[in-house]
Amino acid sequence: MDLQGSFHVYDTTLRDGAQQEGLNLSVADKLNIARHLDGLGVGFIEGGWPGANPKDTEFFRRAALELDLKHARLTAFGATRKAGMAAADDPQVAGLRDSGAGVVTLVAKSHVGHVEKALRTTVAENLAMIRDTVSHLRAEGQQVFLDAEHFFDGYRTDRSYALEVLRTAYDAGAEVIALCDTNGGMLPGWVADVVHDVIDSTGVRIGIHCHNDTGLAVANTLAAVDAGATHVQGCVNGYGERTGNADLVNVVANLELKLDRQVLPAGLLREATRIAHAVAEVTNVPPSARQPYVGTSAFAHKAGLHASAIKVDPDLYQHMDPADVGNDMRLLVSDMAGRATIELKGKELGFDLSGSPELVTRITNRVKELESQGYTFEAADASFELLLVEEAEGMRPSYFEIESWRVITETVQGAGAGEEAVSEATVKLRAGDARVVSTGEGNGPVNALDHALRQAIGQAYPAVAKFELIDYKVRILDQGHGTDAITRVLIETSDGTTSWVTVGVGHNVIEASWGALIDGVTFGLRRHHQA
Ligand SMILES: CC(=O)SCCNC(=O)CCNC(=O)[C@H](O)C(C)(C)COP(=O)(O)OP(=O)(O)OC[C@H]1O[C@@H](n2cnc3c(N)ncnc32)[C@H](O)[C@@H]1OP(=O)(O)O
Ligand SMILES: CC(=O)C(=O)O
Repeated sequence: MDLQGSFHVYDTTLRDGAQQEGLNLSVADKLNIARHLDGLGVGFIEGGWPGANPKDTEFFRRAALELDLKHARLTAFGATRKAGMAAADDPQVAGLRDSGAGVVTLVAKSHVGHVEKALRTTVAENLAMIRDTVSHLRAEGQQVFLDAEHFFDGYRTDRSYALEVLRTAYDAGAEVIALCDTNGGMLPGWVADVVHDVIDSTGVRIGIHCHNDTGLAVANTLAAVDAGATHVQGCVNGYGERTGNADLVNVVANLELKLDRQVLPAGLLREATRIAHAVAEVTNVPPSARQPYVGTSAFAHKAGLHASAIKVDPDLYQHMDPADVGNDMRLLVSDMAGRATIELKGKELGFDLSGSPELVTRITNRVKELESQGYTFEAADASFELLLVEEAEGMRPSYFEIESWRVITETVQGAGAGEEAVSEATVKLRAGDARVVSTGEGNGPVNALDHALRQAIGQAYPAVAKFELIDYKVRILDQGHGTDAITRVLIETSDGTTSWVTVGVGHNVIEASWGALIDGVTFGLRRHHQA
């Protein structure tokens, strides 16, 4: 497949994506993300603006040495030359020329108001800046694309000038002109009308670059493609300035799965969920669960009626097979569950409940009862599995018997100035044949309890040494009751290979945490003993 041919998937995560508030990428992060993008099979990776800052310059230097791209071409982004000077003499243009990138995307003004107010030059000089810079880079052997900034607003203000900008760039050797909805205010119908007119009037190859300020960046991008654009720009996870750019994964998924246009190498769309999440790990921006196609909730079903139909045929409640984008269908257990939900969830966890309608009813009723007390099972599969086993086997999996526990927190004089809070927990229990009393310290009461508990059972069950509490979430329920409120705690425990989430509820945060801790350790031991 010719990814640099008749249709371009152009990623700008490393440039426009990095313009997102709170997103800050190191050179190593950028190299890492570039590898992921290449794994998705995009045709172009816009790496940044060489010369604009030392990091982007260094990125292009290291990319030339370290990146072995299988699918994508690395692209440098920058501006047309400054007014009143030759392109060859402009140090900013030199940065693009010397970047080592085979493709340069130039941002150019196509709105008279921006030419006059932001560039503070004449419309004629802006055309000369575009012509000179494109010609210069072409003469140096680089392929050139042009981002026509504020194109749609410029088209409304002065259509004839906006089109002249495109013709000038194209005649000078730019291969694609991407029409930019820089301020993100467009609607799909408007985009389609403009793209049709631009193609009819100029015959230039059109690309599209949409921002999401109307919440329609993906729709606007698809409207442009429908009208004849053959180059789509966007960012993984919809990162970007303000409300972001078009989510490139959503764009390509819609093109391939809904419009039957293959734009990535065969099979690579199935990597989309993994790659979107891997990129989110690098950016350290938590991915949205509700992200279309790749979000963890994108194919998650909570309502009992949905599950009862899914039991017959999953397609009744999903618009596509989640596997096509590498995602999974999930059943969520909650007070909205019906018996079908429990049966399907059981199957997902490896329990065949199909021949046990009474058991299913008992589990469903327990879930509803516990949820009314504040428990939530949709995020705590491990606690649900323990409940299921307890109902199925008549007793809760148990590896130890708690006699008592307590925890205190005291403030002590720190080594330096000031006081330090230290917690100490004592747990008394029976594990195997032994009665154990164990004391643990921690920087907080839950940490101390976790240490004391795992120490107490460590002799009988050495596997717990590997368990580690990796996430802890507290929510106060029924806030109106102030200090009487119910507290819910979700704990994620890892054994270094996998992790599982458990829930605890109590009148105070320690009691709730203890319940979640006990479930976490019990679930881990059960899994260990089954392995
Ligand atoms: C729509 C977009 O998102 S485009 C991408 C924008 N990305 C960024 O701005 C991130 C990287 N930018 C930077 O690091 C800096 O802004 C730099 C290095 C590019 C320029 O920094 P400075 O030289 O300090 O200029 P500053 O940022 O204050 O102003 C931008 C200059 O570029 C000029 N300019 C803006 N667009 C263009 C253009 N398309 N072609 C040529 N010049 C342009 C402006 O008129 C202004 O010129 P002036 O310095 O003569 O007033
Ligand atoms: C070029 C670009 O990022 C924009 O116009 O939005």
